Amino acid sequence: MRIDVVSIFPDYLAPLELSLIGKARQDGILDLRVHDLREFTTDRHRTVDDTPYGGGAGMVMKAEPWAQALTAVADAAPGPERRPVLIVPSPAGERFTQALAHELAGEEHLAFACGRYEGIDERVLEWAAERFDVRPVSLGDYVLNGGEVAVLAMVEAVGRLLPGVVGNPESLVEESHSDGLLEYPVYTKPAQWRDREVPAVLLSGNHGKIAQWRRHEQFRRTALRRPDLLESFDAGSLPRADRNAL
Ligand SMILES: Nc1cc(-c2ccc3ccn(Cc4ccc(CN5CCCCC5)cc4)c3c2)n[nH]1
Repeated sequence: MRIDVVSIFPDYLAPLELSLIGKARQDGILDLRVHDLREFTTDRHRTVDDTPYGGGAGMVMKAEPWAQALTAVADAAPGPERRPVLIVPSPAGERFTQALAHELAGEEHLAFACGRYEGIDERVLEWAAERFDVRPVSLGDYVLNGGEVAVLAMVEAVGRLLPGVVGNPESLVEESHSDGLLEYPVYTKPAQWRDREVPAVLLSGNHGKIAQWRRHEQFRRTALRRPDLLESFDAGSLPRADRNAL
């Protein structure tokens, strides 16, 4: 997979050189390139922003540097690929979910446009639709100062789904939100820690009971912390035993 990120703070993306994503880049699984938007300006001051039409606080990112940068990204595409997906982090975007992470993990080429200030001139997103599948995406219902933190999260969530990135693909199967429920609690040695025990069933070696206990814990936690997920949960997809646990 090829990933291009455009930002006025390219160093903000440095953490993507570390750990599993960094190793995936070294292994050639992920071809990730970060571009400084200011490299695509033409004036002496390398201007990327200006005052908003219609008034209002703050500044807006100018269209032309973005058009130059995104043209370079589209032209650098490795081959006659499908249109790249251009993810534009925004508080006004579709929610980023595990399902969207899986969808994006199936793409050949992702591009991320990190806005700052009050956002990017809207005409950029309209213009970019000629060469990209443009997707405004929100990390959550809170306001960050720019798109970089959202891109770090999304690249990690997508990158870890790529074959060969996570050591044990098994650990990708039973994870939060993969089956519509929150994950069960986990424990490790010692069995007794500061007068607190590990649930006895986990020491029983009875794998059927353990699976049942874990499933029940998923429901209990989801009902407690994220009842909204239970509204959209398809109980019909459950084996009868689990349905009875509801
Ligand atoms: N999930 C999530 C993603 C982001 C995100 C992503 C990208 C950018 C680029 C800039 N910001 C900061 C920002 C955004 C919106 C406002 C409100 N303002 C009201 C008047 C009309 C213009 C907009 C203020 C500052 C960003 C924030 N935050 N949260």
